[in-house]
Amino acid sequence: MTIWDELKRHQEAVKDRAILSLFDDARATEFSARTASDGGEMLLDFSKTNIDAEALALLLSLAGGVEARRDAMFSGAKINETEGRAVLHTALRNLSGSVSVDGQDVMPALRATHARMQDFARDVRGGRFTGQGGAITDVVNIGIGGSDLGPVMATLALAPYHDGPRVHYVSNVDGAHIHDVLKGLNRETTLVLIASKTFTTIETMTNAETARRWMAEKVTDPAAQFAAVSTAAEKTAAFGIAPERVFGFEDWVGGRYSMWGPIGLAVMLAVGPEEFDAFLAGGADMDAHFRTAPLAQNLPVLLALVGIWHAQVCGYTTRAVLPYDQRLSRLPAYLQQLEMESNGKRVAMDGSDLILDSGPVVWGEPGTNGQHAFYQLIHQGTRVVPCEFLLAAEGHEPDLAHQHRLLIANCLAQSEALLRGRSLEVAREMMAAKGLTGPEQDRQARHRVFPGNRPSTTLAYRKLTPFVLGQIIALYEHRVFVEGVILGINSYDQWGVELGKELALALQPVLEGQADGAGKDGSTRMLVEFMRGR
Ligand SMILES: O=P(O)(O)OC[C@H]1O[C@H](O)[C@H](O)[C@@H](O)[C@@H]1O
Repeated sequence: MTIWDELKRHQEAVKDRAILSLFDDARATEFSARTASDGGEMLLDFSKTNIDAEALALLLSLAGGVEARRDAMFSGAKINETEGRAVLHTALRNLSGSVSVDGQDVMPALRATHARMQDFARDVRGGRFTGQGGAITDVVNIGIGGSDLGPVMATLALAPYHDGPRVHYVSNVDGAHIHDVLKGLNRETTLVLIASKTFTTIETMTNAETARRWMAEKVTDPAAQFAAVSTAAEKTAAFGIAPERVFGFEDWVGGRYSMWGPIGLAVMLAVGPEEFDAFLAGGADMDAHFRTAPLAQNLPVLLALVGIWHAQVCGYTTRAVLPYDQRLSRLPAYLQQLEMESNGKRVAMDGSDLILDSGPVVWGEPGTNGQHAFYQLIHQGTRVVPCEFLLAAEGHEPDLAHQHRLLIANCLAQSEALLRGRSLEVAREMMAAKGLTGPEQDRQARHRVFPGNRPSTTLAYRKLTPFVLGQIIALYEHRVFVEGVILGINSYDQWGVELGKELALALQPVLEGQADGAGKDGSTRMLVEFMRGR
């Protein structure tokens, strides 16, 4: 019997057991783990799941290969086998470290680029780098996917630390996006960052051209107010961006893992180099924890095992990320790329079909907002949705501490409600207290039953500082890595995004009437005709 078979057998045996019945005096401590760093203690509580000692032991035995693979990743080995690349985003946040790729020390170049970013950020923030009309008031970051979601998420998350120019983001090829962002900005005091690992992404290149035309309407030397972040120096030069404003990185940084380096420039411009370094330090702190903590107390490993238990063992197809932290409102979108682009694969590293389900669908919204929208389904729908709550002990608004307590109460109440539920008996008593009797009492009571026994985890931290944000993001990155290793897949390629891009290119001439859609299916032909107003 494989470990997977054993897990499945165990899950079958315990699936109707009440999670609540597992709680003795020790469970909360035994089924949780903490990091003990100076910058910020974190607590991962997974006791409100159906994982018991036997399940945890089996899950931990799945993680047997993780340590060797982890060490290979940190050492610069080419673990992204389908692209023949190392996976070294961790080097971007450990600038005092040392690591080589193909026998070459990669750190001097990383440190030099980091120092150039800092100088540039200080010059922009200090008014030494100006636009044609004076000090830079606004920065527009043009990028998509990994060149957008991380910086957007972090910019929102770190709002209390903003003391630089306003930072805006344009990603969608829909002209409405760039139109609405540029509207009202002063061309003469705006800096445009073109962020693209490849510098070929059609959305970004199209928006970059639009921004250049917009800038040229008022600014005599538009290229002087552009900077670029990319691995493709020759392409940034061809676009006309001077090399001193190009911040390069290597292809061993995956797009969705790239916000720690130059792709984070917009964040650095907003919060300053010191706070950005605190963010890096938080990431490095989680790296150190991941590398040294025993598997049974290792937050990324445990979070991954809980994920595997719910998705691959219990068969729950989605996972909700519910930050009770308004400033993490874009964390679910960021994690959708991080988790689904990394682990949404159907074959194993060797090309054989995956024997298990791939990673789950990830979705979510901040609490308490979601409570008034989709929590109905989470509590009473027929499908089980494992929930991942994130919660800070403190906010940044001391005068609104009472609101923060209300936020905490709501978050804890939701995981408690999911755990406990409400029985038919209690619901009947409630209806009886309202004066209902007989079949009507029963009918009304049934609508008010909560099955409970619905799993959740809570990641608790003291306060959403730059350091803690770094810890959280690195925690999720490593969680994705561990799940990928256990599933046997390559978490670092994304071939699944290619086909749509190819077909979009082929459809453009059809939409413009320069090619016919003869080879297309009937549905696509009909939609093309509709779009062309026929
Ligand atoms: O940074 P870029 O090269 O412009 O790529 C932007 C994004 O587009 C691609 O299609 C990939 O799906 C993403 O992983 C990537 O982050």
